[in-house]
Amino acid sequence: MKARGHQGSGGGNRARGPRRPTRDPARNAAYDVVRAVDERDAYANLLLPRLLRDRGIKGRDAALATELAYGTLRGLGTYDAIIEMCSDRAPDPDVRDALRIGAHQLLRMRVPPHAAVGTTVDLVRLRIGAGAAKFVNAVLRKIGSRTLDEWLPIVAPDPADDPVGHLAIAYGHPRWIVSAFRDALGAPDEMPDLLDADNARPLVTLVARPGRSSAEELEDVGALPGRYSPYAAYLREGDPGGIDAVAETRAAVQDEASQLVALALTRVPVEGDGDELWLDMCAGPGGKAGLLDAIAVHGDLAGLAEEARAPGASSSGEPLTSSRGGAAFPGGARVLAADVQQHRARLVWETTKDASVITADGTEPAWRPGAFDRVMLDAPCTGLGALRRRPEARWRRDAAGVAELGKLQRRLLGTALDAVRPGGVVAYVTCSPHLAETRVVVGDLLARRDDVEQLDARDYLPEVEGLGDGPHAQFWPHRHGTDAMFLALLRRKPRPS
Ligand SMILES: C[S@@+](CC[C@H](N)C(=O)[O-])C[C@H]1O[C@@H](n2cnc3c(N)ncnc32)[C@H](O)[C@@H]1O
Repeated sequence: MKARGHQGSGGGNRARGPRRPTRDPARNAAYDVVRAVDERDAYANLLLPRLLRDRGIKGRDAALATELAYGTLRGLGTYDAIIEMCSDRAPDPDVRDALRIGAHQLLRMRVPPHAAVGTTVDLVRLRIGAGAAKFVNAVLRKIGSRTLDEWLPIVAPDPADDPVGHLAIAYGHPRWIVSAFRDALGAPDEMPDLLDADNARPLVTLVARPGRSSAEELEDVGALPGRYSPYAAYLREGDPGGIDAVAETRAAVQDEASQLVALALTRVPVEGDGDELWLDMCAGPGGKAGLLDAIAVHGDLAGLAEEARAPGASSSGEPLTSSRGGAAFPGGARVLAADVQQHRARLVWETTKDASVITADGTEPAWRPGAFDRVMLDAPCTGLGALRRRPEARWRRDAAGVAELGKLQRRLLGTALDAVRPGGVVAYVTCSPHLAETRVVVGDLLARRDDVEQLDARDYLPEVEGLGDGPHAQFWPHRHGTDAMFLALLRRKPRPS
């Protein structure tokens, strides 16, 4: 803390002296988080909960601190453009972070303007100094003189001339990301909904691993049923770690699209003999491996139950390849899970029960070619599909990273296809909709190899609409309430008999 600011020195009539600035725990916590993200690349979603716990900030104050910190970080691009317009000089970084928090309250929260300005000025007076407080007061008053809708035509390009530039400022996303989303979505009219969904905090989604827990067990402790996955449940509030099934790794936190891409892989009928050994090649920290491990051993229990109930189900309970796409896996397989990073492989080991876990580089396989019946390749990627989970992430990525990752993704997809036997199937998954990480990687591979065919992934997810024109499946936050996860299903062509 650089200065205490003026507090009215003793002796005078306090009622007539300058008002004593008040220390507001929620706003101070939000400011500390925004500063730490800006100054030392901290992760807001790790720092904030720790800070709230250490300072005993709970209830409404905790909710306010969270909205202030996360909302400010998401909207940085918009707020910086408006702050620049209202300042006669570039503010120091500590002052700029306070201005960003003030701007968020003025432009996107229902905080009355006098409170948004007053509390931010108090914070700056206490944490930085009286001079900075005066500057912040003047800038925030200018910002508060217009609504966000009134500011946008002033600070953002005209949507008719530059639709991407306009969306970038209006919805607080870097321009290159807006451009990548627009190319992948192919429906410009939906862009505002997509970017809005990307700015909203996602619900905590749980997975009940079959044979170990059930969606009903999670609903019994207050979770809501999932929309698509029979193993999903949404947590309305509270700490997932406080749920027994989660603490015992019978259930876990997992986005619903992550569950569905794993489920889709298990539904594809493999051709030829045997379906006993599956590989999760980039498994850390183990979300998909945890579900695959449970289905491999116990079967897709919800799918099997549905098939048994389906009209025309055979009296023997034989699985049907019915309208639900593929057949529910009956169980009796094993998973090998690998990750190149030892600490991430350890996390996989901690969250799975029956899988074998190794530290291994997927580009230099530690397994013999054709050893597996099914392979999950959840490739390292930019993570552009999960921006809503990490509020600052969008400002830390850059387009240059996409090309580097593309080389690794191509190599891994090649070795994933070598690892699966003829007739077996590979799921290529990214938590990014960026075309260079998704369709282009798959297209390049198909152009290089004539022993591979692409299946229509949507056929194995018939319960989900709006996955695109195929043959891959692309989830979207605004359509499905999930991360923007991509799935391509590739089969090694069976050897001619
Ligand atoms: C998108 S994450 C996987 C997430 C995981 N499947 C889940 O559902 O929890 C990608 C993983 O790939 C791992 N990875 C990166 N390069 C790899 C390589 N050459 N071989 C194996 N794993 C690799 C990373 O360490 C990271 O854990």
